[in-house]
Amino acid sequence: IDISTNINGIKISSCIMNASGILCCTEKELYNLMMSSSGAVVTKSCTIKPRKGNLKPRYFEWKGGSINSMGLPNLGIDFYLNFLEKKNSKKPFLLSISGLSIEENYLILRKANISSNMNAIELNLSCPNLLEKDKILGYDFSKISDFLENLFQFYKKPLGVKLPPYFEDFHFRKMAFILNKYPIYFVTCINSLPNGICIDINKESVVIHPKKGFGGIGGLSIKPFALANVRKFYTYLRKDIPIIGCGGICTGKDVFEYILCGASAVQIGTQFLKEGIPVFDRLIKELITILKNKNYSSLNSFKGKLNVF
Ligand SMILES: CC(C)(C)CCc1c(C(=O)O)[nH]c(=O)[nH]c1=O
Repeated sequence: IDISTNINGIKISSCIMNASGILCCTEKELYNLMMSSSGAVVTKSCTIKPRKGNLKPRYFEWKGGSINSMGLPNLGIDFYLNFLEKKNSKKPFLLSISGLSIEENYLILRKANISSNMNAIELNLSCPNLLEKDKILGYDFSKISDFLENLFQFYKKPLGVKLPPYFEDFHFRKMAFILNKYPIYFVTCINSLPNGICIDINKESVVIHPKKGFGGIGGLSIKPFALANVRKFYTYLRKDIPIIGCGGICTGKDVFEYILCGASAVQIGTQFLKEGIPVFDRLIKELITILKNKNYSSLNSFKGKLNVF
């Protein structure tokens, strides 16, 4: 049974990898991922300078998943480029970037442009678009269009985008129209659902400190929305742009569902934080069992073949 995948020429031994932001910030965390069964290593979204991030508690687990307002804690682009230069593993690395402004993204990309040892950039479009306070770039279609137009003038290396969730067909079409104009290496759907709140009824309070308790929602409860985003982009994107699914994957069955919707690979966030490194071996085993029972020999036997009726 072959569960490897090929993201535009990047061969990934197993289609299951970590999601940006989860246990992928420090040297030790990146090393552990490099030595694990994760098919690739995705780094925490980085900025030009190291950041401490928001005050704690900034992450909380609830029955339906997770809520976070981390505030982009990371060791800065130079740390990650240096780690990439000195790593001696063949495992693919996706360097996630999330500048605090469009200008900062250009600065980071210029630095990344001279590094040879990463396989691709994962450009986080949930990054804030500082001009309008608390408005994320991913929901400002004209700004994204201008940004990508300028970006691809100078950035010629593999670059994929990580998208926030969309909910209306018009937005999927609009976003796919924009992305289809550029040499996009892959699209990762989705980032956390923005601005949810979780409540502790004993304290009658929110559960995280930053942003008056508002934070991104991840985990099982967002899976239906994440699957829908994968399916929509699989329908509207150029057929040569692979999709990486992310959102609420807890079992091999969830992985199967993403591939059925058209994903070529998947990323594990909340469940990886809950379970740690062993989650990758468990999901691989469960996925292989499902493929065996269905007599599928590889992902391509069923990728995108979701039935409607
Ligand atoms: C939300 C931002 C801080 C602008 C980007 C980093 C990020 C964070 C974070 O660092 O708070 N959390 C998420 O769930 N997704 C993200 O993309």
